[in-house]
Amino acid sequence: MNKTENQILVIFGASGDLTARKLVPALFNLYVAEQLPDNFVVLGASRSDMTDTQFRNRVVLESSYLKEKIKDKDESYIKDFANKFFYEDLGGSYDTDYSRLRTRVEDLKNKYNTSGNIIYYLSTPPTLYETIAQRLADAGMSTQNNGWKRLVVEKPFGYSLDTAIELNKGLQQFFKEHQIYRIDHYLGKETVQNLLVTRFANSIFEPLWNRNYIHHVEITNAEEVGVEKRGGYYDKSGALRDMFQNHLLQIVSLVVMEPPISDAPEDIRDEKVKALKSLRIMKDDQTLYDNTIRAQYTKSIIDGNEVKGYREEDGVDENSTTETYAAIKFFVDNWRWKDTPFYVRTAKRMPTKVTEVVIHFKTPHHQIFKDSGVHDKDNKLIIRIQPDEGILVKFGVKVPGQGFKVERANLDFYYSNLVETHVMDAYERLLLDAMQGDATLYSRADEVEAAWEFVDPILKYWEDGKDVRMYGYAAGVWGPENADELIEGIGEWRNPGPNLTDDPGFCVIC
Ligand SMILES: NC(=O)C1=CN([C@@H]2O[C@H](COP(=O)(O)OP(=O)(O)OC[C@H]3O[C@@H](n4cnc5c(N)ncnc54)[C@H](OP(=O)(O)O)[C@@H]3O)[C@@H](O)[C@H]2O)C=CC1
Ligand SMILES: O=C1O[C@H](COP(=O)(O)O)[C@@H](O)[C@H](O)[C@H]1O
Repeated sequence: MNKTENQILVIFGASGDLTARKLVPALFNLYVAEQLPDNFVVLGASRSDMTDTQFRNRVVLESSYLKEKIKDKDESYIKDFANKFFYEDLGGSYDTDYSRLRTRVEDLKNKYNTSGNIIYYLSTPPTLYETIAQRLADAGMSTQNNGWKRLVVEKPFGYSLDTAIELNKGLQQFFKEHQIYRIDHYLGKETVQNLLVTRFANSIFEPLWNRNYIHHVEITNAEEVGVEKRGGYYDKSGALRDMFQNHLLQIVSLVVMEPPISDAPEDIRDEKVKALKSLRIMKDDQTLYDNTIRAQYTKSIIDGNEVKGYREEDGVDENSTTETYAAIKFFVDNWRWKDTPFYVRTAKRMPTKVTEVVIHFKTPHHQIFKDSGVHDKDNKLIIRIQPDEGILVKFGVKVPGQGFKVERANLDFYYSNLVETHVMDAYERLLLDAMQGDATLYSRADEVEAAWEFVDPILKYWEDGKDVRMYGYAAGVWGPENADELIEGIGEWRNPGPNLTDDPGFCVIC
């Protein structure tokens, strides 16, 4: 394993939700696992007026997100962690001269012997990313002559293909591509990475991983929650931008890609880009009409409680046409996947929180057990990304007794069975990788652009009002019934239960 070098982590937007909710708890996990460098400090930077002590209280000592994690720990142990945190008020704007920030970084470096290695983590609204990169460069803080400098950029990366290209160009004026780490927290999830291992470390799956044996691929990302407190952001984004363009297409790229020549970051990223470039772009209105479905959740009663419809949520326009459900069917134009349909859907206010990839295998080409009662396409490989990370293979076995009655049996594996192994949280893993300079699980510029190229025509089609269909679905069901039309003739959506081995069909309000 790489040694994590001494360094400073500068977080822009440190007064915000992400810092307190995700970044600091991830750093705490690394601290407990003794993975932080010997000499390491965090400098929070924002416009809010705060002292070091107030910042430490906010994100560590009084943070509700750390409460559970620190409750059994010694006070001095927690204080030692909190004392790594410092705060610099940017004085009202991110678009300002950073010489004071630079002096503060220099002082911390000298006092705590952190060396000149610095990660700048951009956790502000995306409109500020380029400004911050420019101001850092203006202050001479991006140059690598006395230690490396890395820029971690949060999602969303662009709002469309054009804005993503613009942002890439903007950042690359001030930081070199190898210094830029575009985060996608789904890549930090253990089972997402395990897709690579399942495929390329086993000789039993890869030979079948193609159009000859796979009937179709289905990917579901369902959230039980609605838009929560992020209505203002979400209403300008929608399911396609918020989840599909980034997290789900990352998963798609790992399912579709060819074997990389090694596990080196650039080898893996090269293959992912090729995979994304092979997705067939939907060009004409009829194709877009036939292959895309969007919908919004409407109010309903779940467990006796009234749940708001999307248009009633805080921050959401009462006439909003933003989708909270998106289902897309598409093809991959390459040798391996020719004519194999992919069905990908993502939504909020579904019956349960679940993300899974289902590989539906073809029926054996000659059916011997015709009256077996087992239906076509019943062989499945299910890769469960969350909540109960694991893998399930569904296959036919003989029912004891006369004749050849076949039943489906399950072969399952759960990550939680690896009791000795601590499964890192996504942000924990990704932060550690950035600290160690491993960009494998970060998106490269061309990868982000290739994903946008696929998504852009769908967004334009929807947003230009060419498709007037905006279905409704009651909060707590598996989306609009019309989504069935998308998959009709091929199979049906697998509506999974909260547990990997649950039979499909789970619904909280039916
Ligand atoms: N929260 C989450 O779960 C996730 C967030 N992200 C992304 O991470 C980034 C940060 O998210 P989050 O922490 O939730 O965001 P916040 O809205 O909490 O903003 C972060 C900080 O940015 C500053 N800020 C907010 N609005 C403005 C503005 N209009 N002009 C200048 N500064 C502003 C504020 O600090 P101050 O006023 O003190 O300068 C604020 O504390 C965003 O890009 C978001 O899309 C990505 C995935 C999940
Ligand atoms: O990036 C985002 O992801 C979350 C879902 O993340 P998960 O790890 O809980 O699956 C989603 O709620 C949010 O809208 C989106 O911005």
